[in-house]
Amino acid sequence: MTILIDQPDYFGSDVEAKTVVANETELVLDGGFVKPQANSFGHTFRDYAAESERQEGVENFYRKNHIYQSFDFVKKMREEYGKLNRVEMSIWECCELLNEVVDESDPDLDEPQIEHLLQTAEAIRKDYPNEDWLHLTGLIHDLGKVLLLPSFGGLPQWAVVGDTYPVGCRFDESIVHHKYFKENPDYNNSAYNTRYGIYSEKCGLNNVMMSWGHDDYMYLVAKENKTTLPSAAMFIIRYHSFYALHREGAYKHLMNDEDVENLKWLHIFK
Ligand SMILES: O[C@H]1[C@H](O)[C@@H](O)[C@H](O)[C@@H](O)[C@H]1O
Ligand SMILES: [Fe+2]
Ligand SMILES: [Fe+2]
Repeated sequence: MTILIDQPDYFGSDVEAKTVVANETELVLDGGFVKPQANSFGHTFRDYAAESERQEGVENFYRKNHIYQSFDFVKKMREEYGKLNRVEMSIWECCELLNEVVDESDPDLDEPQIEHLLQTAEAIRKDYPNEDWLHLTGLIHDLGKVLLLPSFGGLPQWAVVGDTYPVGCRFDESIVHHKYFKENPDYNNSAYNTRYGIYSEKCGLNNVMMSWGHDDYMYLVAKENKTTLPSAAMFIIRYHSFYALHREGAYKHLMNDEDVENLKWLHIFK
């Protein structure tokens, strides 16, 4: 059941909608899912400047993320986690494990991740009832966050969550809290700090090393387990945190034709 309440002040008087979901954590299975219009702190989504009790922690998170995600670090993580020698479990077991995870990079949410997974899948089901692969993609897209748990190596937050971006070429200015890249070892490396860096025009995102985190890990897990999900689903899983691309339009010069097609689905997902 969906509970509707009067719109609080922070939406401004010109906003037409008069209702929000009172309890965002509630799972609605009757097709009555209503997308919340403000985050848990009353701000618009993904506002990295808004002063909330999370803002400082989020900025501190990105400071570390931008300093430590270097080309060499990503290469090492890919090799290590590509072995997939950690744990075996079902998808639902993994969803339940996410109950223990809180994402420190997210300015909007400080609730257990499992609620985010269910809300995402449910929202997509409402808008695209016939695309069952897309519902499943929504359900599993963040499962890679188990990297935070001890049995998966207990990686620090900066190596698991947050927006992602390519390494091996210049960090685009549209990346959130860009200023902290100045302390990244790659920032002054002339092999890595140009528009193309080690890449070439239309080389395809598959050939681009992305900062390491839950997206690439889940992509690897799905691929190595011979998933039957379509290529658009794999693209969504792998690049859903790549806001510089799908929101700001940066790095398009690295995309090939297949990426261009898949990006359309990622836009639907986001
Ligand atoms: O803070 C969030 C969170 O970590 C999401 O899972 C990720 O996909 C987003 O890109 C990021 O901004
Ligand atoms: Fe994510
Ligand atoms: Fe997510």
